[in-house]
Amino acid sequence: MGEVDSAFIQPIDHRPKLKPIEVTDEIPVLDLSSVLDSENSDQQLISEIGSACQTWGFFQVINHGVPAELLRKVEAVAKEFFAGSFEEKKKVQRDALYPMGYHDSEHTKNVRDWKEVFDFLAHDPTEVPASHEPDDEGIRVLTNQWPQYPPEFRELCEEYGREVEKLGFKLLELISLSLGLPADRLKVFFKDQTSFLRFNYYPPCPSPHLALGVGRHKDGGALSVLAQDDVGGLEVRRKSDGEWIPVKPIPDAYIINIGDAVQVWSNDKYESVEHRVVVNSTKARLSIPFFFFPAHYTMVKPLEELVNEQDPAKYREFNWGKFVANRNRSDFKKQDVENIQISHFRI
Ligand SMILES: O=C(O)CCC(=O)C(=O)O
Ligand SMILES: [Fe+2]
Repeated sequence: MGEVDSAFIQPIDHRPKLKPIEVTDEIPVLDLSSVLDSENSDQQLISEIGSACQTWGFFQVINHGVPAELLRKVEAVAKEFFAGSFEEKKKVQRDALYPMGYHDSEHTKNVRDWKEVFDFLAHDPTEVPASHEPDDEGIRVLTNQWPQYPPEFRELCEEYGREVEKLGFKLLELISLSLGLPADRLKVFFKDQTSFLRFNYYPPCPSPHLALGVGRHKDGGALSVLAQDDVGGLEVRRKSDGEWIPVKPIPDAYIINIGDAVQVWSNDKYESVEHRVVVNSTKARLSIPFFFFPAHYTMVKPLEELVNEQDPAKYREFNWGKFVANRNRSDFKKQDVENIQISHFRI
């Protein structure tokens, strides 16, 4: 068995243990059917969401309203795209001016991830801007790039984006309610959302004990809504003891996790929890996260309703777009620069 290039090799204490993937039921699985098509609030569900967010920062949902058939079609075109020639993928390769599209050398904390990705914005600006240069504040105007093949790729991606976004808004309401806030309290930050979707394609890896599909990290954004296939590999760091716990693949379920923005809005009531992806030597894996991001101009700070004398604000206000630009520059690029996290704004 060959070994991977040194760029992929994780520092010793970041390497996976590679015990046989032990399936655990510990991460809560919640059924959304009671709240899908109604304004009803289901207090039991809301309190389960609240405790999952506090204990794990992760949960899975079933009966969520995203059509399973649509997900099947999207998975099929995504796999076809990754199986295509590098020539075709190169045509939509992401670069400094076009940060959406195909990429095969993601880095997390300066180590290369064993995967290929394709990114697209849920809401593409309708007009291609005259310039893709960063503005004075380092914020780029983004736009999507679409491959010509498979021909139905773009349409399916756009339709899927709309469906998964609806689920994102529903979850945002439930999370607001679970924090004791009005259902629409967080919606205002998403009027000009900068959410994007990603196809993560993890080929079989000759050295799964040395490399990771994605190194340990926390997600930015408010929430991530992730579809995974039946291969498994996602692991979540359990808050109680730091153990890496595999997330069980459940057909057609979505994995939901809290991102940095909710951590700040909730004043640390809910935390953005570390996770990583273990790869294997026999099976390729596909996962599809929707990264639900607020508008780039959002000024993020702990919500006033959740701050009081006993529980003062733990963060000072910061500009979301600038934070994301710096976070990406520092965390996901092979560069030796300071790692910018929300802890930077901690009071
Ligand atoms: O592939 C997965 O299960 C998770 C991927 C992930 O954590 C990410 O893309 O941020
Ligand atoms: Fe992630």
